[in-house]
Amino acid sequence: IVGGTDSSPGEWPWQVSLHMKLSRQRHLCGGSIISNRWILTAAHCVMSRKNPNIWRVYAGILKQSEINEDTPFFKVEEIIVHPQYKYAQTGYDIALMKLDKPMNFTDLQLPICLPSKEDANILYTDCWVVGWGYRKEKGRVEDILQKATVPLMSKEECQARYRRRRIGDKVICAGYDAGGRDACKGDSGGPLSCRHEEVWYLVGITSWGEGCARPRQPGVYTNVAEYSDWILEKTSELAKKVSV
Ligand SMILES: COC(=O)Nc1ccc2c(c1)CCCCCCC[C@H](NC(=O)/C=C/c1cc(Cl)ccc1-n1cnnn1)c1nc-2c(Cl)[nH]1
Repeated sequence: IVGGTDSSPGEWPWQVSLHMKLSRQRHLCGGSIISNRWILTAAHCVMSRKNPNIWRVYAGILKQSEINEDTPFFKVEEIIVHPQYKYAQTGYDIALMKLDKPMNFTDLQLPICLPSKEDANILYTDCWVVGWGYRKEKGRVEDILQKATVPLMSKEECQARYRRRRIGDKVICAGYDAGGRDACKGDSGGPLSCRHEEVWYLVGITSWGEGCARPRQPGVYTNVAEYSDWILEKTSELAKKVSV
């Protein structure tokens, strides 16, 4: 996160750190708790890494330094990537991770609400991008979870900033024309959380941008409200049992 500040314990209880363990282990992406068994993240985080056994999900942590060989983590039982995903810049940058066992909710690990399709046109005015990513384009993973408030931007304005791309309804842009506050490397997959009438909603999934916090180059987020049917279909046990 560029231009952010330290988060406090329990401020973003739905934020998780997704680690990959091969010979050694490291933070790869952010993710969000949406139920006691499911994490929502970006498809680009898991593409070419779809073997569930290499992933470790750390919930309820504020600092990366809290993570060591004794720190508890969730194993991943299943990874579901959106079937139309190709690259972050062409959209459908959304994926689900099913935990191997249900998570017990505590003050430090809780789910965030999903916006419904009807919520797609709510004007959110209190939105935050959060993560352990770089503070500048040439940086490193931060220890303390960073937070930065970013204003949502209209599709038209965002399309004008990214002429060579197709900015459609399935993404949401956020950032300042002057730049200065944005997500950056290591934040992707994490939440763009917006507070509306005292309730927090997972409005976006951190996806891509041209550089970090550059003027007139806003962050581009997967528009979660546009995928609520897909999420419900993939995560509901009922649908699986009755489908032929
Ligand atoms: C010690 O551990 C580490 O250093 N870990 C570790 C540390 C960092 C990384 C990895 C591991 C690789 C993850 C591979 C999959 C993910 C690959 C893409 C991913 N992108 C982002 O996180 C954000 C993008 C982004 C999003 C918005 Cl909304 C706006 C501007 C953005 N940026 C534009 N330019 N930079 N950011 C990324 N993540 C990293 C890089 Cl390097 N790039």
